[in-house]
Amino acid sequence: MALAVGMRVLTRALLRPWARGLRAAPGRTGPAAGGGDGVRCFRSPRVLVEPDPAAGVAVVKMRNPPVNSLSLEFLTELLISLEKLENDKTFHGIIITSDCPGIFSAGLDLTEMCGRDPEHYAEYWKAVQEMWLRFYLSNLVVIAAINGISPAGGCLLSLTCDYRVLANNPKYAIGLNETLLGIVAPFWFKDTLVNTIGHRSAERALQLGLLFPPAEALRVGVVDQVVPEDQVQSTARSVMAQWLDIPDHARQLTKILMRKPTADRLLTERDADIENFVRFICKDSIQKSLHAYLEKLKQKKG
Ligand SMILES: CC/C=C\C/C=C\CCC/C=C/CC(=O)SCCNC(=O)CCNC(=O)[C@H](O)C(C)(C)COP(=O)(O)OP(=O)(O)OC[C@H]1O[C@@H](n2cnc3c(N)ncnc32)[C@H](O)[C@@H]1OP(=O)(O)O
Repeated sequence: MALAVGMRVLTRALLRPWARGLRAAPGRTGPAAGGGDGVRCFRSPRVLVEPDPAAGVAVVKMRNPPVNSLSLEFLTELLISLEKLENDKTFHGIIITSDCPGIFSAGLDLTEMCGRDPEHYAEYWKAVQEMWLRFYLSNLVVIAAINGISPAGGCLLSLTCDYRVLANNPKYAIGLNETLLGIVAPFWFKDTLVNTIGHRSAERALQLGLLFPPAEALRVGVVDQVVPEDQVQSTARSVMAQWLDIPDHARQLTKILMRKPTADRLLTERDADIENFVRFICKDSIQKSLHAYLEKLKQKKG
């Protein structure tokens, strides 16, 4: 228990000033109707939290259209929602899913990594680290109901969860495809994938930038279950019930036991990781290929 409390104190201490500022800002987030049972539902512009107090579960819906790209503001809102749910003893589990049809998350927001200054890159990267740390180490059961395509940072967010349910739609794919963009998945992205699918499969997937369609994602283990699209949410709910049957303290401590060594690696190298990112992303060659990639995305429309 002391370990679990220690981890919570540690991760809380890591909450960034940008998050504190936003938390204090009136009107950005706030209590909304949660029923007459005293449970509060928190909304923010890009995150919709639907609480089910009787089940001890909240559904967190990402709604940052068009593609749920993980911008600085969106990451901040996600983290604040997570913290609020963790601090509310009513909740033991969350299901993270998308409110954008066909897209779980397009990953990190490319516009946060293009044409900005080094200070911005550092701030953004710290927020990405924070998202990974907080979700990866959350004391809640976290289940991803993946109802759309989920490349790169979208896949990373799913990999922080305890269980992944993917909709069986041939248009959907999931994976860390960074090499296809000419960028390198950082060591903690890599570690998370290795912890999920093993070294050999991760090495192949990372070098080739593989985006796995549902059947392959299940075979390799990037996801735990593939179900018809209309059963993603209900499956996530029944899996959640099974996880919540386990005594919470034993499950939480086991989660920390499994994940702490991986998280510690980033925690001890956090500043160096930010410096590496800023150095890397500021390179002319990287900026050029990110710009070209964004242009290609825009031109795709015609
Ligand atoms: C030694 C090394 C040391 C350190 C290295 C450090 C760091 C490097 C690692 C950085 C890690 C990055 C991980 C990432 O997550 S990068 C992002 C990867 N994401 C993608 O490749 C997905 C790109 N998007 C798509 O493929 C499609 O958009 C998608 C299939 C998701 C949806 O297709 P759809 O046809 O429905 O929509 P689009 O018309 O393509 O897009 C709509 C608008 O959204 C914009 N868009 C899309 N994706 C992003 C994004 N990730 N960020 C920002 N904006 C995005 C797209 O441009 C369209 O914009 P408009 O034209 O409407 O303006």
